[in-house]
Amino acid sequence: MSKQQKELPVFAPGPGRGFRHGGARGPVSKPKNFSATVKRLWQAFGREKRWLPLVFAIVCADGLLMLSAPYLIGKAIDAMTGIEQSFSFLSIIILALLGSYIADGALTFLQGWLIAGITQRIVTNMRQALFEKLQKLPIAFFDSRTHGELMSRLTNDIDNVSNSISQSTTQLMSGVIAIAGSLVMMLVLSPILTLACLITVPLVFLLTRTIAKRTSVLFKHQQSELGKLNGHIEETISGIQVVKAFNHEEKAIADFAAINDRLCKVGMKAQIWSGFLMPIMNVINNLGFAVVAIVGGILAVKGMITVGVIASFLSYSRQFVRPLNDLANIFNVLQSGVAGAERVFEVLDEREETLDAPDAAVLAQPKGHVVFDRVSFGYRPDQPILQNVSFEAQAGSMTALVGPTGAGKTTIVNLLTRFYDVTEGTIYLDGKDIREYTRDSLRRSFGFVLQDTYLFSGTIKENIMYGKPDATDAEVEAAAKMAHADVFINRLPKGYDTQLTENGGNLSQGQRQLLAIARVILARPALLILDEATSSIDTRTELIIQDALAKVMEGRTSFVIAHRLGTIRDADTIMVVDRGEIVEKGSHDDLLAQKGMYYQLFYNQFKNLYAASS
Ligand SMILES: Nc1ncnc2c1ncn2[C@@H]1O[C@H](COP(=O)(O)OP(=O)(O)OP(=O)(O)O)[C@@H](O)[C@H]1O
Repeated sequence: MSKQQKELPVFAPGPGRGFRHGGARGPVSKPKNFSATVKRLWQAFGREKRWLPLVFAIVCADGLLMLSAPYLIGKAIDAMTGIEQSFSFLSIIILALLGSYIADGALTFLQGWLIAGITQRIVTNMRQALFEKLQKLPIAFFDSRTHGELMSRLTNDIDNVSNSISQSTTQLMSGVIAIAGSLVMMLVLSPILTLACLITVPLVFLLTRTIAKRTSVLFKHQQSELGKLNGHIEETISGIQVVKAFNHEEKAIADFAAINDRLCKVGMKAQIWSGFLMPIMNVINNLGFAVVAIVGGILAVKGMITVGVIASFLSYSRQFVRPLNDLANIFNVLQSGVAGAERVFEVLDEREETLDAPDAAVLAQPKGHVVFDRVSFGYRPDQPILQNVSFEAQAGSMTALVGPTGAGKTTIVNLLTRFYDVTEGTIYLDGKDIREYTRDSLRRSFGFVLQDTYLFSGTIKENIMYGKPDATDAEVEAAAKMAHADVFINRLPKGYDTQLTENGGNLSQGQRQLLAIARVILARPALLILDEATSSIDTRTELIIQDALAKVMEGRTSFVIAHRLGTIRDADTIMVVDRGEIVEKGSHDDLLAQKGMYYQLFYNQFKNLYAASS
């Protein structure tokens, strides 16, 4: 195990923390619980905390150096303009000044180097913990969230945390040191000038607060419009075929233009308001500067202070005001970082798939005898989907699930593989409750060919090997041959080494299904789940596939969800599912003889096919 992985428990969920669905969508705004999240973020610093005293020491040393510079400049001016001009003293001061600027450069670099390392290590661990967590969450978690939202937690939110740690920590430290240090130095140099300098401070505060409030509302609005724009782009691009098929291009463009226009207006307002701050602040600062210079001049004429002191003081007043201006900005960065961390922690606190029982058995060589015993289930507690479903599938048998759309066929197989757990009743596999097996070994016993085949970016070979990573080339080719995928693979210029784009975008849907079948053949699972496996393959290929599947299914318990009833005539048992219940069960001939729902479905399809072909 790597060092990083060992450090992951830092992010382990705390007791009693929960996440309400849909609670934290949209642009990052204010954190819901600032102090609790900061505390947790502090824990997430883990072993990196040991570097913080060093960073603090460097920031302090740098701050002191910067405080010494104006003092030295003042002394240098006095050395030049004083009654007793001392060139040797001047050269010592100039050398000291030079040394302090070089040391400042070195310390700033060191500080940046340390903080970059600390930040990157923290967010790398966080990202890793978040990704690992996503792998452990139940499917139900993903049902209620968009991909975009989860992606945003792994990217934007983590970025915000990273910016916040790297920018605000050192800026806050150095800002506080600069403000406190220059105030002390100003008081030491001249309390009267200090008073003159402080006149502008309330004005600066008031202005920063007012403008920051206004811009924060506008920026939030801008973020939300940007989110809508991104959503519209994502939807239009992924659904481009539907957009074109329904001639909705004009509408898509008009909708885009409307959002784009709103974004432009709010963006302009936000920029203008935030642009106000700097010039106004400069005016106020320069006014303050002028007040200090005038009062300083009067004091100098009266012989109460030297010109050097005025020069030092003016530099300190700049050092005092600058971080004051920055504080509002730092606070915003900090707030969005904490809000980002909060959203990351929310996912980390999500309830994982229930752990395997301590005495859970490993399903080593399953025979494939399946029993559903009075199983009920609902995706949501208030919406029961399956009610009292009972059936038995003998080892090695083929069970077909048919019925109208939304009847609950997929739900039945989802329960069998424990993508969801039953609400009531029990599912047995080889005589044992499936919850008594380790989840890993249970899922390894199943092979899937689903309606929507998912292929990962990688080569064709890697995709076929997904279920058996140690397969040899010969095994991969044999599986592809059995699935009749070898014909099209061999026609590709790079054959098995052809690189697939995201989700096999460069293959036809039929070809993608052939690869999925090859994948299952290679993995040789004891049980098979085929969901409309042959729906997008032409009639000729379908016959070939039927043949291949028949071979794969031989000796394996298989569950086939099919809408085209012609493909499941040979099933040992056909179950008709309607509104979450099994309403008919038997062989094809039995069910036809019953003249019930299956009979209706079968003859309706037959009639439609006949009508379509004549
Ligand atoms: N993840 C989910 N969250 C909430 N409800 C769901 C979820 N998946 C399915 N449902 C609901 O459960 C019911 C059964 O769906 P299921 O997918 O099992 O039907 P099906 O018979 O396989 O349909 P089809 O033939 O169209 O694939 C439907 O009413 C559906 O809306």
